[in-house]
Amino acid sequence: MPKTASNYEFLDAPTQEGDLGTLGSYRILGELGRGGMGYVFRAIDTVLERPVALKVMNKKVASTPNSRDRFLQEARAMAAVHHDNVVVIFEVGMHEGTPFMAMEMLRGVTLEGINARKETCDYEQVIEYARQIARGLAAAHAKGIVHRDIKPANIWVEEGTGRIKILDFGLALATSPDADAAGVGSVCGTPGYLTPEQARSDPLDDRSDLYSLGVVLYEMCTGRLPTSQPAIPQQLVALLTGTPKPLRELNPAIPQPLADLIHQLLAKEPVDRPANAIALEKQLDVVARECEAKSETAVSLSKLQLSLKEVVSKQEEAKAESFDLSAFEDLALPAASTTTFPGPVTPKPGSLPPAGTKSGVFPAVTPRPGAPRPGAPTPAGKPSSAGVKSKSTGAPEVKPVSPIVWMGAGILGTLLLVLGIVWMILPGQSENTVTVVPQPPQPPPSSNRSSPPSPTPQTKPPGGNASPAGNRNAKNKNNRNSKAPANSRDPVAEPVPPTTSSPESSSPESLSPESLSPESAPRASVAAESTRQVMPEQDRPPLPDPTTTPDPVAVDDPTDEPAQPEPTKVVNVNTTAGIGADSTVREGFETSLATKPILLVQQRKGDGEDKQHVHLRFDLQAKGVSHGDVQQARLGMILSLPGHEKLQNTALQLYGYDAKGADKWVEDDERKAILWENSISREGLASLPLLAQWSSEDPDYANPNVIFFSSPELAAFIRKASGNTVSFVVSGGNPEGTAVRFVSKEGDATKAPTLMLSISAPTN
Ligand SMILES: Nc1ncnc2c1ncn2[C@@H]1O[C@H](COP(=O)(O)OP(=O)(O)OP(=O)(O)O)[C@@H](O)[C@H]1O
Repeated sequence: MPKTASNYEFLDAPTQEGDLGTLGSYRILGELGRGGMGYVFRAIDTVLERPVALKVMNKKVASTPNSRDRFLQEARAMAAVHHDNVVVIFEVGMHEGTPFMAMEMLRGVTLEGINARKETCDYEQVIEYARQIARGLAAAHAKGIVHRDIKPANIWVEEGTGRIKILDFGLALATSPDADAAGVGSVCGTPGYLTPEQARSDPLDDRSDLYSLGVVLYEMCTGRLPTSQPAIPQQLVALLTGTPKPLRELNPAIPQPLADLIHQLLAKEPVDRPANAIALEKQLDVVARECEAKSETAVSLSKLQLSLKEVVSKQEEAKAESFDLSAFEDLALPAASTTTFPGPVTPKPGSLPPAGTKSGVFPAVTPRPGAPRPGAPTPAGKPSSAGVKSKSTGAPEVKPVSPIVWMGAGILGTLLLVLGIVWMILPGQSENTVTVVPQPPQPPPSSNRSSPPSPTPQTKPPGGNASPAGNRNAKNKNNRNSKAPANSRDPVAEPVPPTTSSPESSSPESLSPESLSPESAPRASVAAESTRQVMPEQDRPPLPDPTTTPDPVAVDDPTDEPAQPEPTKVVNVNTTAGIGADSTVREGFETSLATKPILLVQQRKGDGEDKQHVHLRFDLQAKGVSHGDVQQARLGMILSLPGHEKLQNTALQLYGYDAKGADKWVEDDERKAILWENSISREGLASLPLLAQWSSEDPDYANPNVIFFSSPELAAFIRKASGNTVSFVVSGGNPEGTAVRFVSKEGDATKAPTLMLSISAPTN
């Protein structure tokens, strides 16, 4: 019902059409809101002809002379406070028995409004707001006014300037019917922001406001109140008996010095809090400097690590063999199993990889007999990470090493060790860092996953024809004129001809572009796109030219009713520019989320709650793929493994994210990025469809460096996706809380992570 003057009996009839009424010399244009004390109106001061916010006491508060007087007294005291961070009071008065207060009309949003958006602020923002609030409090405290009701609804963030304005100083007292001059009386206020003094019925003083400010800051940092009981009595008990959860447990991105200060504000005894608002402001300055210094140190360390890594890799390159990144270069996404791409048209139920575990539930871990272990000898005489071997012979070569080289290596090693220790002990350290972990050569998986790798894998010369597959690939290579150099950043995918669908999908040959076999479906160089034919083994003609000859469609089971072969192509779609979007759940809070060279998926140790997960977006339109045609899909990511062991006890989940906002990643530094506003992370993943699961205990996890998600649900999700892009969220981790890291296929922490979606669709 539209508000009219009759809804507000204290208003006089309007003088202009559309107004709600008048109150003295104020034209009342509309209601801004109402609180415990009364109404707040948008009004015009007709004398000074300026817009104002007019706060009018409600009947209850205005009914007793006591409360009227208190209101006027407090409001007048507040009007005497002139400070940038305190709302300006223009006039305090009484109109026909109704107390009112005219104040500056604010534009913007209260902190309550910001909290309601579930946006946790970054720590710099928290410090900045805290400083301004401390200044406003200091100005009021200097006039002997205690706010008594500091809470997000009373803290305004001005539009445009971001300036803080504190509202309602001292007015809480006016609403307390039996408050005395010292502010002791029945407890009033909002339960979550009450103080221990109120619980003890002690008088409130300046430091009570500091406690409430601590609550406000804690909530900004974590999205939670330090103590939260539904009703005032329970809250009062909790205030006296409970201890807030350490802030950094809820948000590790908040630097320790800031967390410490907020906990100090929340001390039960006023004497343990900062002495006053001015002292608090000074402490905030110190905290800001400490945090800045820490992040500068972190950046410098990161840069130093990068340069050291460059030095290390150059040295290693010079040694020619000891750090074989080409293992990544050749790492086509091998099929996890033949069931990952079960059939061309009707994926079989159950083709979802048997993850076996859900997040946080893990089967007993049994080390795989054939799994490569750190330091284990690798095939073809390839050394483990630190080894050196002769390029020409493949045999370990013993060379006399000069003492200077040894000294240099020693110094470098010590430096790295020290840096590593410093790095680890820095609290609040962002995960967006470079880990100097040289990736040892990729041991080719054996054809039998449970048997040790063959000591003599086949090595084929480029275009070599050591096997029929090699022949076919050689032919394709020639036809397609692959431009992929061994170490290029973004090589063109090697087209892969059809070949036998055999269980030997992870044979050494299958890892090399020259020998990629499509038996296990969409196999292609990870950082490239390609279109190729997939067909069943029995239909495979000898060495077809996929560029000119459409092949029959692959079938899942040769014993099935022979389906009418339908030409099928596999398209590999990389995330734009090879960059996935990293979105943090509780850590980081960067605005641009797509620029991280390492993507992390992590759960918190203990409760298994999501700590960090990753957003990926693939632009199907750019690849000319029509969603509706997608038959099968598989998503591959390259893992970074400290020490090169296989992941254990790890379960990951793939969720689909189909929202209009998912298309709205903005250009950032010529790369596409998800901005925080568009991130589903803010809402949690419960609303998203679970498409696929992956488990390190799955027997299909043959290659330690690659994970695949594939399921009929994934393909179905892409088919139904509404936008031009499809977006996914990868979450999960392990009970130990160790981060699962995704990197570029080169294992190069300076390059974008390699993420590829292989989809099959009918050829046109
Ligand atoms: N100076 C102002 N300019 C613009 N809007 C204002 C101003 N002061 C208050 N408001 C808005 O008016 C509404 C009511 O404010 P009021 O202070 O009465 O209630 P509250 O603070 O939410 O509750 P309570 O007074 O019970 O603590 C709020 O939405 C507030 O944002």
